[in-house]
Amino acid sequence: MLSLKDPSLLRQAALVGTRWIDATPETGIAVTNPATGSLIGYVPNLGTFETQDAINAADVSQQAWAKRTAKERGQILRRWYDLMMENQDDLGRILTAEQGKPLAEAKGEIAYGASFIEWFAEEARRAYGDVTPAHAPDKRIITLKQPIGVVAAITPWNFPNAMITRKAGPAFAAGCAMVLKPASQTPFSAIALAVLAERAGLPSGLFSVLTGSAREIGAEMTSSKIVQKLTFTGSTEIGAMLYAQCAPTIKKLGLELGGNAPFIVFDDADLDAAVEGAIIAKFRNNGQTCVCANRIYVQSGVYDAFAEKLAAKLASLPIGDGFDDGVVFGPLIDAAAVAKVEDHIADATAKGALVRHGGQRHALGGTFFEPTILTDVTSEMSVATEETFGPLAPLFRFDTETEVIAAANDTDFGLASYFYTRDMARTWRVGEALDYGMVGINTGLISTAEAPFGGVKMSGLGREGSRHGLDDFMELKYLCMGGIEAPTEE
Ligand SMILES: NC(=O)C1=CN([C@@H]2O[C@H](COP(=O)(O)OP(=O)(O)OC[C@H]3O[C@@H](n4cnc5c(N)ncnc54)[C@H](OP(=O)(O)O)[C@@H]3O)[C@@H](O)[C@H]2O)C=CC1
Ligand SMILES: O=C(O)CCCC(=O)O
Repeated sequence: MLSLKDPSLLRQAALVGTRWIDATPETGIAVTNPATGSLIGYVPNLGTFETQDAINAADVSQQAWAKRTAKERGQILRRWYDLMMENQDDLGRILTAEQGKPLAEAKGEIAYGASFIEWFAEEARRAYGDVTPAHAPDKRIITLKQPIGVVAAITPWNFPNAMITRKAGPAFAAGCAMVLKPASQTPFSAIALAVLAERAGLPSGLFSVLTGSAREIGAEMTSSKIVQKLTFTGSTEIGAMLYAQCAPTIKKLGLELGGNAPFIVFDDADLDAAVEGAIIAKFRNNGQTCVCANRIYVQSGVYDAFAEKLAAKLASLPIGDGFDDGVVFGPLIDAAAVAKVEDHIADATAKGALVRHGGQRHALGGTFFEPTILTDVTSEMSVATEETFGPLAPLFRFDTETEVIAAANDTDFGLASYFYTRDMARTWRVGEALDYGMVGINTGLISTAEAPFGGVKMSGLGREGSRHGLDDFMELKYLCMGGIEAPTEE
């Protein structure tokens, strides 16, 4: 059993509107630890009826919530943030147990996740409208921002906390309600958030966490006329399917989907900084992040030196159970994730790539995999076009800026991109030329609550975080005020 300071945070139950439904081993879904395969607990296997209940409760609760002042909503969110930080150790332990990332990284995710609640607690009071110079002397044009209403959210396993708070923070700040379906592999982090939300004073019914059949819950969320917006983070394939399912009811959509991030190292880069950046951009969460570098382009003059430094750095980073001290690489989420990494390595080496570091399942067994570097990688290999979502760094060689920009943009995706250079003019040129929603320049870590996170092309719709993130949960309403004539002379 997972040891926690506050064991009530590991609740084997789902929150459906105003009631908790407990799981039983007979009918529930088992949740296991990817490092050991051991059972953590059960969550209920819910479907259509519970989703309808949750949506109906959200509808009722949202109307009262929207009437509260932004300050009151912000104060409750602030309490939620405080509780997350007070319980950071326990939340981190739950996250490591179900997701596998090292405990230090998991606790970092809790702080990162909480920062969205803190940010939007503050932003709630800044949902300003405006007054526009009117088109006629007797008219006034006023624009208000109002909450969109009931929001449905579907989230992935790779960031079991932060991908929820990045949606829930702006939703609740704006005055919306949220019905959430977390990933089946990592539901306990979501449930712990709901326990703390209740303690923080979030009104009953405003936040539901539904565990169970993704297909049934998703179908009800997307077809409901009460739900006004769907916000989803996950694979492009499921995102596209949900997009289509939302068409008949014309919902707003927020989609954070796959990426195929280029990471470009120019000859003039600070090579040690580029290696540090690549470790973060490529190997954060063991490569299982949609903003992870997927293609590393290194200019010819520094190619060999970069490969050597990267390999030396990787060799120093311990692999193991996320609960062990000092571990940097935990297990991958499941066997399918390992198979995808192996497929990409096999495809690349069959076409001429060389394994410079790693390349094998780790001696620990299970889903542990050695962080891997491939050299002599070319655009004909699968790693050039498909997201690996694992600890595989393929190094492509390039000669000119024009060539590398064309290669970097030659993808259906457009989420994150990165480059390293010390040339100021190139910084602007390349930053503007990369066809991506986000560009990291001389940094491998771009994510923060203050900045707009999101992609272009098949990487999705909308932005999360930043002041723009609140707008995604609000509708603009235009009031046209007529009859404002000058007083008639008496
Ligand atoms: N952009 C990103 O951040 C992420 C990208 N991915 C990419 O996707 C690949 C597959 O990962 P995977 O976890 O399967 O991602 P999915 O897109 O399948 O899962 C993400 C979420 O969608 C839910 N879901 C799955 N099928 C449906 C459905 N028919 N209707 C409604 N909801 C659904 C999942 O539920 P359930 O868990 O119950 O199946 C989960 O909550 C990864 O290897 C990676 O390449 C994955 C995760 C995050
Ligand atoms: O893979 C994802 O969708 C999570 C992105 C993590 C981050 O915010 O950097």
